[in-house]
Amino acid sequence: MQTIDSLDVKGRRVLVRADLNVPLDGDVITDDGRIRASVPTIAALAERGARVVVCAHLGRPKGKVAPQFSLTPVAARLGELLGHPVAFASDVVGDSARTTVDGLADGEVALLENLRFEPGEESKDDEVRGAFADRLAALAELYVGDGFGAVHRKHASVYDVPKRLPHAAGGLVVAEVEVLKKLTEQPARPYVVVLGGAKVSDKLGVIANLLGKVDRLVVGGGMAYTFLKAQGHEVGNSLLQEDQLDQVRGFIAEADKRGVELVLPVDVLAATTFAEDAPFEVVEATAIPADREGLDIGPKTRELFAGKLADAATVFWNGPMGVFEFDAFSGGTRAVAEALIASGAFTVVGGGDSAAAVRKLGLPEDGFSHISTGGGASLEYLEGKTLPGLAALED
Ligand SMILES: Nc1ncnc2c1ncn2[C@@H]1O[C@H](COP(=O)(O)OP(=O)(O)OP(=O)(O)O)[C@@H](O)[C@H]1O
Ligand SMILES: O=C(O)[C@H](O)COP(=O)(O)O
Repeated sequence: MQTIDSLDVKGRRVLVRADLNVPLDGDVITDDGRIRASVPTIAALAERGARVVVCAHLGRPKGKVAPQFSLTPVAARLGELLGHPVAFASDVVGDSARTTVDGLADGEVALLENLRFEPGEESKDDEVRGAFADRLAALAELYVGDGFGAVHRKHASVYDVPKRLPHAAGGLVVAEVEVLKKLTEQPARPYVVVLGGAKVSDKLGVIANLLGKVDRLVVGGGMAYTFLKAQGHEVGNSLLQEDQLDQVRGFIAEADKRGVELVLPVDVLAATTFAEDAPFEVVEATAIPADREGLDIGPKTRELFAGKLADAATVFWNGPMGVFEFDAFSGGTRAVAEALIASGAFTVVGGGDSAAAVRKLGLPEDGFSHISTGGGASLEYLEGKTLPGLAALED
């Protein structure tokens, strides 16, 4: 991959695809880690006299304009972190985008509105995606791919635009790939992967490949209930991917066949509703009452998981163990994070919310070998898959 050093950017419009998908509470950014991680590349281009046009997605508005997914608060925060105001276009490739980009002087930065307001961005139809990519590419003369958290998506801004413009990888993408590569090339063993979080359907898909690479797979968070159900247990109202139960039964059998130790929760905090102050009780993972949902791993599970991390030499962790945004259900995530720190292993934490959890819980970021901005992206990288956004940058 070419780096931004190879581009002559002075006086030229450079489209930077960043991952600015940050957690929001209303219009308040609750963790700005991904914005901070994107600043060095944007600042370096601006300092070299580029007219920087940043594009990014926020949430999953599915091709429609939805004000709660506007990047407006992100533009303000990006400006604060850069120390210069960021011009904000109220659309992606329309009049506002063109006027905003035309108004940029050398060294100035603009941010376009949420890419996913446009149906072309995520379309599975190559022509529809391509037509949108043409319009996006027309805004700039050069392209820099720096949204590591989205490189696993075959989306217009990630995959198609670099085919239309001279391109390079941004510093964040280069740094992320360098660390994750170490995990794919002879990781020190035991190699343990810990999975949690809520993007169950996306992330179940990575398990088949990971089973051929890891020694132990620890599953908590919203991921665990599909496993428990697949084993025949009732999970009440817990997060469940009903249509993937057969697939998960296959993983359980495959793990057994390959001698990969699969570790699941033995107890959970079962709450009456999904709320900060919901009444809850600790129940066996095999006996979750029908009217309750598991919002965190229980005390016995925290101890069990910590034990499974103590002898690890390499750990990759993606996905919180519970709804850490609610204090009452953050203990499991804290326990796993602390066990990683205590392990002395080469530890990589991946994912927007996983990294946000580490910071929210006040844990030292330097307690981990690397905190990746990508969750799904880093998991797919570890599977050994060709990621569309990286392949496009290599071409
Ligand atoms: N038991 C649970 N029930 C419901 N939600 C859960 C549960 N455990 C964790 N979560 C939620 O999972 C979310 C994070 O999951 P997610 O898969 O998005 O992880 P991530 O680190 O952000 O990865 P990515 O970067 O791929 O988005 C958090 O918002 C958390 O509240
Ligand atoms: O949060 C993430 O993992 C990235 O920003 C990608 O988001 P997505 O899973 O909605 O494509």
